[in-house]
Amino acid sequence: MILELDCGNSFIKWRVLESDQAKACAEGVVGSDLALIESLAALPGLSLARCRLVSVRASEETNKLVEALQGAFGVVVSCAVPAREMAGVRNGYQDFERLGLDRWLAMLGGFKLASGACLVLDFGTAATADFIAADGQHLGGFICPGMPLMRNQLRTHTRKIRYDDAAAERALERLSPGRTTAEAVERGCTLMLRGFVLTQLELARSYWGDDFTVFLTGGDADLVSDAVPQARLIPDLVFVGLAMACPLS
Ligand SMILES: Nc1ncnc2c1ncn2[C@@H]1O[C@H](COP(=O)(O)OP(=O)(O)O)[C@@H](O)[C@H]1O
Ligand SMILES: CC(C)(COP(=O)(O)O)[C@@H](O)C(=O)NCCC(=O)O
Ligand SMILES: [K+]
Repeated sequence: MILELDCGNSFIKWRVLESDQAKACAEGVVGSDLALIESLAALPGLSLARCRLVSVRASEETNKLVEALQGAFGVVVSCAVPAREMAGVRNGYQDFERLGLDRWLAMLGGFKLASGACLVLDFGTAATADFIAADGQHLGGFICPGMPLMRNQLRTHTRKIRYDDAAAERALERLSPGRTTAEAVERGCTLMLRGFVLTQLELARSYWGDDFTVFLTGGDADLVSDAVPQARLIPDLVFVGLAMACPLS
């Protein structure tokens, strides 16, 4: 069995594959290293041959997780590393090592699935957009605060914006102007994300006409998917790229 991990700024997404390229036999989202080890230890019949991971966390933090996995399961861990070029995609950053590895892997996955120009939009702690031309050249991208950051900035920098998770969830049943604080904030931030998406689409159209594929990924992709019915919603896009960047042969 193979363990795959996507360590974002807020959550660790994990899944276990029976063998390379197969469908996941178990998966989850956890908030800490400890919760990850506990979730895995609770799986009946777990026998890990290999592990591959991508992390946008500090290297000390990532190393700690790697050691914990080795200690708990005796598994060899491969970590995705930055590259100037891979699978036909050319990293467009001035300093290729500075491009977030989750963005890079999602781009590799998107370009492979699209076999052409694509716009990759990821909605996690941050919201990101990346543009890859039909010849594989990454034109660059954009980073802005995602839903968790927008919401928390409002909570921590105002006196009177306070509401619970249940109110937040109820607020998103529709997007009409809010009549409670929870509705006003949750819907307002959702509309910011949708505005971001529409702007990226406009830019992509100015480059490529209608000849491009849009990918949506990340934990909050559902919040914007209505705004881009033509997009492909691929929650595991980073894992598609991870398998390409860390082949286990
Ligand atoms: N099953 C889930 N578990 C945790 N968070 C989720 C889940 N589904 C959606 N989310 C939302 O996804 C967002 C985090 O997205 P994610 O892609 O995991 O971020 P990151 O990669 O930055 O850690 C949060 O706003 C969270 O509320
Ligand atoms: C932009 C990000 C913070 C997104 O992280 P996430 O929201 O997925 O946790 C991450 O890709 C990152 O730390 N990138 C390095 C900076 C850059 O890509 O320019
Ligand atoms: K991410």
